[in-house]
Amino acid sequence: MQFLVRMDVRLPHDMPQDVADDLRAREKARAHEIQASGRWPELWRVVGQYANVSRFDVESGDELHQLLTSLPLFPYMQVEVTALTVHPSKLES
Ligand SMILES: O=C(O)CC1=CCC(=O)O1
Repeated sequence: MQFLVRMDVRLPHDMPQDVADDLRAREKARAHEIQASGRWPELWRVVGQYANVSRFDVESGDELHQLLTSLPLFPYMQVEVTALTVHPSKLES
């Protein structure tokens, strides 16, 4: 199943810099693990925002939920998930 996911990150303004830096480093490492598994084929920065849009390729919504909640920044993100299916007008490539 393909899912479009938008993640908006909101770190508390009073979070110490070293805590934020550690969270970001752990987020990057976990994101690399998931990408290497082939389940996170696209990850894009939203220009001008601390947000990303991504495409995930997973077996189920449960699997996507497990991946998203495994991200260290998950407690600080607003996540919007859209399930995708093939558009009937799409040209075969
Ligand atoms: O910076 C972000 O958009 C949050 C994030 C998701 C994966 C990652 O490495 O950072």
